[in-house]
Amino acid sequence: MPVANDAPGVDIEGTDADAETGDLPINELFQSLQGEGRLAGVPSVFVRTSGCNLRCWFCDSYHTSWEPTHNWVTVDDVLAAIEEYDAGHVVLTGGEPLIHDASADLLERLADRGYHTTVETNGTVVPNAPIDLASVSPKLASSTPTAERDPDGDGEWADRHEERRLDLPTLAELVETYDTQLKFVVTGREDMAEIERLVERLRDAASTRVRDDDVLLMPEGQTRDQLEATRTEVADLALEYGYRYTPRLHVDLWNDAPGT
Ligand SMILES: C[S@@+](CC[C@H](N)C(=O)[O-])C[C@H]1O[C@@H](n2cnc3c(N)ncnc32)[C@H](O)[C@@H]1O
Ligand SMILES: Nc1nc2[nH]cc(C(=O)O)c2c(=O)[nH]1
Ligand code: SF4
Ligand SMILES: [Mg+2]
Repeated sequence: MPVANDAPGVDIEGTDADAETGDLPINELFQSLQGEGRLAGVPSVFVRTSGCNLRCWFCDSYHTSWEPTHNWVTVDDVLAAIEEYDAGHVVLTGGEPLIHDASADLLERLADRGYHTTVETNGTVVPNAPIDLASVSPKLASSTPTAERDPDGDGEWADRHEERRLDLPTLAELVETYDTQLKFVVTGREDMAEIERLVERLRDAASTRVRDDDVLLMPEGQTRDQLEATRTEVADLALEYGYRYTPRLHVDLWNDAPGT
């Protein structure tokens, strides 16, 4: 691979084609440097599934959420494509990779082969699978696709997004089960009260410790120009609140090019 992006857009909501076939809807598969979080800079193979249970207005992977595009690929073929690269780290992302049952199968088989796995997830689903780093990005109120912000229509997804975006018991279970980083997309100072409240509630709900070091603030921005406008403010907020800042190294290096 890379997997061609020429499959017709299919809205995965409400279908169980993956459960029946055990295949994964693959949007792209490529090697790059991990651009975000604790492992930023580490060469990794990225497996991007298509389909999401949320619709963030700012989603930088539009063709996995608002307009899902993919080829159905067997887990065997995904593994073979990964093995073509000389990499020890695999990042499973999307879309929301954990809405697909076959993601658990892929993660099991990657663990058997000795790969380090990171899963990029919105934190609304707990898988039954081994994960080395759960990179959980809970979605804040500022992500909701209101009519004014909807990239695709008139706010049709706003209510569903709002209902689904935060699930405290699920977040607590993820934190208890996996080595977890909480990676918040920050649009500005207005997001901080919600982050503080959520971290506090999670600390009350989870039996394992959530350290300030596990909380990462990531500036919102799909392009270099957009990041330029948010990153200094977000870095200052990280300093002020004692959380970590994470860059979006891939955007700095390659802007919004696909396959990076
Ligand atoms: C496309 S998402 C896929 C995984 C999962 N659905 C999630 O949201 O965590 C991958 C990462 O990109 C982040 N992201 C998406 N759009 C972004 C944007 N415009 N600016 C900054 N981060 C963004 C998400 O929060 C997540 O951490
Ligand atoms: N280089 C690079 N690093 C990333 N880390 C998380 C990504 C994602 O889309 O989940 C991502 C991505 O798309 N590219
Ligand atoms: S949850 Fe992730 S993939 Fe889904 S719309 Fe939001 S950023 Fe995009
Ligand atoms: Mg990305």
